[in-house]
Amino acid sequence: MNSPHAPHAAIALLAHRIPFVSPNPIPSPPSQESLNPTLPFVTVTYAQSLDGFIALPDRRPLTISCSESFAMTHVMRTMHDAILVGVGTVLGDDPRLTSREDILGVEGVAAVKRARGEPDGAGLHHPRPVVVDSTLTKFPYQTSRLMGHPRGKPIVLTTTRYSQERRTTLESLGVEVVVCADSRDGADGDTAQVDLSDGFCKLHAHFGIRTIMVEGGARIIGSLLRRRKSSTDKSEQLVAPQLVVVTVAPTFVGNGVKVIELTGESKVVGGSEGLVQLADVEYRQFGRDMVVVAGVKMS
Ligand SMILES: NC(=O)C1=CN([C@@H]2O[C@H](COP(=O)(O)OP(=O)(O)OC[C@H]3O[C@@H](n4cnc5c(N)ncnc54)[C@H](OP(=O)(O)O)[C@@H]3O)[C@@H](O)[C@H]2O)C=CC1
Ligand SMILES: Nc1nc(O)c(N)c(N[C@@H]2O[C@H](COP(=O)(O)O)[C@@H](O)[C@H]2O)n1
Repeated sequence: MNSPHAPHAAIALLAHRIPFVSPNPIPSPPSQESLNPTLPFVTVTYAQSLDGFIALPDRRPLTISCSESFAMTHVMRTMHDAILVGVGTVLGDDPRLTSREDILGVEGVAAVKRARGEPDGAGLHHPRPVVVDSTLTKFPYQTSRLMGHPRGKPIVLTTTRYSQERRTTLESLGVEVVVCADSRDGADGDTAQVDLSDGFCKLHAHFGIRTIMVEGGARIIGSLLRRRKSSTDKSEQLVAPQLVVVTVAPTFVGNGVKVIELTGESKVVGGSEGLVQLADVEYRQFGRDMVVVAGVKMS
């Protein structure tokens, strides 16, 4: 598959699996009266080597995707209202989290705008950046490229453990701070971390965000691929992403960071118990990479 065709192939693969791609009204926050805990549509995505690594040892970033699968990732960015990463990824990668015309190419940009029902002259859609930081003390606001994001300053999801001093600083710079419920389900065991399902509900309720692309890193993705019950929804429904998109590159890395690193008893038991199960799986080749697209069984 040639690079100029990759955006078209990605649109064909993904547009029918992600809601609200077309038509695309500017989302407005729901009214205060309807602040029920509505979960947005959540896509989890990452790229891994054939032996399952997403980064190098010491969490150093690694380029895994080829140009065609990178184009697929950037098409996905244009199809979501928000893009979310953990603070570990911000510290390690200093990502931009924009949709890039140089990666999509002229034809790809035009195809994306058509898929979104936008006129040719419209600017390319960028998802709003969202960072997860339990205390607000790690987000490197003085250096992060996210502070210059074209969709505006990032939203930071935090817990009740947040630093008030840092909140004041961040808000004075235009960063939106959202205090979420505390969770002890995360990878870090006993320390309270952000209850991601509560965070997703609040992104919907306060900012009208209907679709979220979770791009990393390892701990955030690991938290989302574990089976959890909602703390905000009395129905005890399973909280899971609705779509999982994984790029698998034909390379071996040998050592580094994996998305799911079981600890404690789970490590001994192993197997897929306790992790989400996939459904409606599709496979496509993008350049030299294979892309797996799957829904999640909700029972
Ligand atoms: N190949 C790929 O596709 C990608 C690779 N990466 C790689 O992943 C690595 C970064 O991953 P990682 O270090 O795990 O960092 P993450 O980006 O996953 O951020 C993890 C941090 O987020 C905070 N956090 C708050 N609430 C939660 C929660 N509920 N669950 C999990 N974390 C939570 C925690 O810090 P605190 O409690 O202090 O707030 C935690 O340490 C980098 O090496 C990067 O290159 C990243 C993205 C994509
Ligand atoms: N799809 C994909 N393939 C890779 O090989 C990667 N290393 C990543 N990394 C993710 O992309 C972020 C960087 O984004 P910008 O180019 O700066 O916008 C990085 O932080 C990871 O989330 N993704």
